Amino acid sequence: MDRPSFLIHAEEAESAAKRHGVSVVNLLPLLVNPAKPLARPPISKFPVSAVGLGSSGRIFVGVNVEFPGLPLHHSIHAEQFLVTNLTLNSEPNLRHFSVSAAPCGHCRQFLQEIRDAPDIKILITDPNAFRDTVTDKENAVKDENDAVTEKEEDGYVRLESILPHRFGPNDLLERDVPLLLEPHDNRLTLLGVTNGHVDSDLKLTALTAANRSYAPYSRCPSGVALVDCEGRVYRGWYMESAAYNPSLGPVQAALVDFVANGGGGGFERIVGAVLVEKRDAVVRQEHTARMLLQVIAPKCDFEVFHC
Ligand SMILES: O=c1ccn([C@H]2C[C@H](O)[C@@H](CO)O2)c(=O)[nH]1
Ligand SMILES: [Zn+2]
Repeated sequence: MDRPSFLIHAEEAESAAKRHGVSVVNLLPLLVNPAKPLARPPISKFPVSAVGLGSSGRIFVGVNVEFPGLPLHHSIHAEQFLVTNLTLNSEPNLRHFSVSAAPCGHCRQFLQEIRDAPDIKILITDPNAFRDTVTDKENAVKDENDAVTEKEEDGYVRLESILPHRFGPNDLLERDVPLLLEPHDNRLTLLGVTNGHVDSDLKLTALTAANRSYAPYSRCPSGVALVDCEGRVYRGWYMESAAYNPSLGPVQAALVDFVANGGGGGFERIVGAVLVEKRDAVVRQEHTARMLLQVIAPKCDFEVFHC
């Protein structure tokens, strides 16, 4: 199978599935290995790819991205990339995805922000993911767990079976709050802009991104717009997790757009960045964003505007 792109349209997905004599759901694991070369893991040399099916019938790819020079916690996991790719493309839901390695605890937690998360079906292609490595005594326990993680439909397991007793949005939010993949309009306007006219495209892109930010826990939405040396613009917005730490910052989200749509170049091609966030917000991105960009794109001109 050819290396997939980061987004496969529904008709294309249907015809690829037909060509392989499988359903679109069963096509996902076939795309996992071919997608691995899209990953950027210069530190671990451990590429991870995740391939998900949106409710529109489009297929989305996520890969891990690591940043030499920065602490490891700034890395983007393949599953987070996948979810970001869905939000950037306004995909309303994710029901199935396949991934090359067992999703880590942070990713299992991050996925809780999606409506009906416990029912998301996951197929881990690594044959060792469920391998028996325990002693006989522990096996008794393992057998019990196996009953829980019993594979359904063609090797898929429910997210709930690999993250039981979840802590999630329901613990902190009212039930009617729109969740991560659902539409958001934060109704932010830039301070100092009186006639509604924003004087730069990059600023307007960052503001529009901030308006789509998912920040129900801190109520501090933010958005980032990036421009590369060819003038191509990328954007992303802050996405929070009920457990706080698995949240994904707006620079990382915009870097997902850059990796997915930037033609494969390095981050040093980014020459300009705008962050829009609330003034005096309790959660602020400015310092982290500046530091991140300074390390990965030293030529990048960085500006902050408040709303
Ligand atoms: O759930 C996971 C676990 C790890 N990784 C990535 C992060 C890092 O780049 C590399 C090694 O941990 O694998 C993922 O993408 N998803
Ligand atoms: Zn992870």
